Amino acid sequence: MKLALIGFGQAGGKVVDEFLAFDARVDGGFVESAIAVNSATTDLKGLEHVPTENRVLIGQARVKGHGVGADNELGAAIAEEDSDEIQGAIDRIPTHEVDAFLIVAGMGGGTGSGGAPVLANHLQRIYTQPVYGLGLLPGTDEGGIYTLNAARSFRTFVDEVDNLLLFDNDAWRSAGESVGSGYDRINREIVERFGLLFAAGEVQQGDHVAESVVDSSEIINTLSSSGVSTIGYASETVETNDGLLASLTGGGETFDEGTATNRLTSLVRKATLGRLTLPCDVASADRGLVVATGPPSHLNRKGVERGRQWLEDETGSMEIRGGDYPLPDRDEVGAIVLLSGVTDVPRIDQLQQVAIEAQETTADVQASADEEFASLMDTGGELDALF
Ligand SMILES: Nc1nc2c(ncn2[C@@H]2O[C@H](COP(=O)(O)OP(=O)(O)OP(=O)(O)O)[C@@H](O)[C@H]2O)c(=O)[nH]1
Repeated sequence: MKLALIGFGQAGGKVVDEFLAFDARVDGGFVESAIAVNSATTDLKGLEHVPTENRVLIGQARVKGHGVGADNELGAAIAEEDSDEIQGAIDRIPTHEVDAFLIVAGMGGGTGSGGAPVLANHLQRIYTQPVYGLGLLPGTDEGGIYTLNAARSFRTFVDEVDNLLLFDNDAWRSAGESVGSGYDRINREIVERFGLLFAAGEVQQGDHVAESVVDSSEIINTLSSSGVSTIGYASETVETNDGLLASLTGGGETFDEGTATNRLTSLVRKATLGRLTLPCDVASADRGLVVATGPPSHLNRKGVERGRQWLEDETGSMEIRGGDYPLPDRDEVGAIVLLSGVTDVPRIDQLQQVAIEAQETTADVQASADEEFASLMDTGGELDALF
């Protein structure tokens, strides 16, 4: 499906940059346009793939290109004030060719956390296409302010978008990794999952022979349950008849319908029961979509159908869709599982709980700081100020 991508804030911009690289790599054609919005000049300069004319600096009058320092109320305010600047960039997009908008933002910071919901509200008022969010939840070790920002942004963002796709940084970090290289790896994981899903809806008729390719309307219908969504992905390397391996071994794997069916069914299970972008109880999903990816000869209707049925049983939902995304040049068969409208999400409960505690502690600290300052300045009325 054709997307207008808008990266808000540093993390949002970096992920959109990575989406562009991925789209070019798989020849996906799902990115119609990409825009990056930020209040920090250096973050915009650091992007590699977003065209320079699509990089929008907001809040210059207030923060002079230095970012909002994790103040998401300020992030929301400058997004509102400078919405014309953002709209100017969106006006250059051929929006009639776009199936949906996708706003990407780190929810723990200031610019993206505050600005993304404001932009979603703005787009909903102007355009008829769905507006989706891709929110990145902070790690639990990032501290109270990031958690509080994320919880407040989540509460706002989820109401402003047609569906909020979530990625939990906390569930995906690895021990011993530096923050920089950690994010680079995590961003590739994000883009591989969401990119494959959106590229799947962009297969043109006649591109490849496929049993039942996924259509953008199937993605839109799956996401139309609103609320929160998560994605699972699993893949397995296969030998393809036209691959290098085949030429070395003199033949490659002979096509076996039964093997292909079993492989796809077990990949759907692995994708669902393995690490989701947002870990949750799968049974709480409202709708689902199963997409089989890989060389066309390894994709078969029966495998997708069995995986789809299994997911119906797991979720108890009658709205599980399924289809293929043929990728002839890959030597991997994969399954993407999109679970929409999930409601049993321990990480969100925990985030909200910690945020409430952080909010209370901040209020207590502020109250006692005010009191202590008043007592510091108290001279019993013996001393007059200058003016
Ligand atoms: N997945 C991912 N998360 C990131 C990345 N960089 C930062 N984050 C997350 O995003 C949050 C910070 O958001 P940023 O995007 O850096 O902040 P911002 O929106 O630019 O806002 P300010 O810097 O406060 O002006 C942190 O809580 C991190 O969890 C990244 O490259 N990838």
